[in-house]
Amino acid sequence: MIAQASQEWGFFQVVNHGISQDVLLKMRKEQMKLFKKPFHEKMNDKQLNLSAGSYRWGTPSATCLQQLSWSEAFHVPLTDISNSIHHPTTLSSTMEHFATTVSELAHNLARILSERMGYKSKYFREICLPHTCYVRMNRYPACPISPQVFGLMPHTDSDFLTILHQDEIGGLQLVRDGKWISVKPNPEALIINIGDLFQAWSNGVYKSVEHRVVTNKAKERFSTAFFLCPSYDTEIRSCFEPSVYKRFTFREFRQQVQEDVKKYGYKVGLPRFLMSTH
Ligand SMILES: O=C(O)CCC(=O)C(=O)O
Ligand SMILES: [Fe+2]
Repeated sequence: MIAQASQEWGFFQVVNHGISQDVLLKMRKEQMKLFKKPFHEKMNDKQLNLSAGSYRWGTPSATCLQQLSWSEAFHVPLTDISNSIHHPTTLSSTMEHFATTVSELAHNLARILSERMGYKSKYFREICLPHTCYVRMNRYPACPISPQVFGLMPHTDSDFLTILHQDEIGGLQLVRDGKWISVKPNPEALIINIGDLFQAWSNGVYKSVEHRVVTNKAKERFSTAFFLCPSYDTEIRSCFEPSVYKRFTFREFRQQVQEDVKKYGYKVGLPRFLMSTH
């Protein structure tokens, strides 16, 4: 069923995911506390021992309101979390627990999806190590000029797969048959979506679907995401021939995305790596 959903929708929601509500709620509570800190503390968070640039807000490359994402986020590589365990805080130990549990689920899902493609291997366990995966905590403040601006601009995820936990507010939308549809919020569920790398690896069978977040006029919203990513040197190639995409390393993919964002203001993504047809 999950393989079918990954082919048709690129997204699915699971309720019996095996991660306790306790872990999810504690994570949410710590995340809310973190975002409540004053701006200058979030910008230079020494307590957390995070790498520079883990706190982000808005869209640095935006040149007009339509390109601005009305949100703030902490983008935390799993290694940062385990490093901060030497000086543990409630936040770091909660994040550590969340990340290890959700990472295990991500690996299990990746294994099931790859087995469905006829692959029985430790491929994802070998290439997606803790230092290359990350957790992203998002906060979408209430937006007085909603719906003029997005909470998060339309995008596809540049990873193998993403596991997302959202609160009860709603706002996540995905493309289906050319139309935007809303994902019904269920704080007990986890949302799984296929990223660009799984689409390339599965030769286009599993779909990396465009999604966005719309703003809410009255209420703030929180979500927490786990991204299953390989090391930069990993070569992504399709698991069967003839291949739709050229081979590329994750580094090449990221560089191309950054170049396109700079040049055109948006990510072109996988179509850049299509095999030429002549
Ligand atoms: O907050 C959400 O619902 C979506 C977040 C998301 O798409 C992302 O962080 O890539
Ligand atoms: Fe996303």
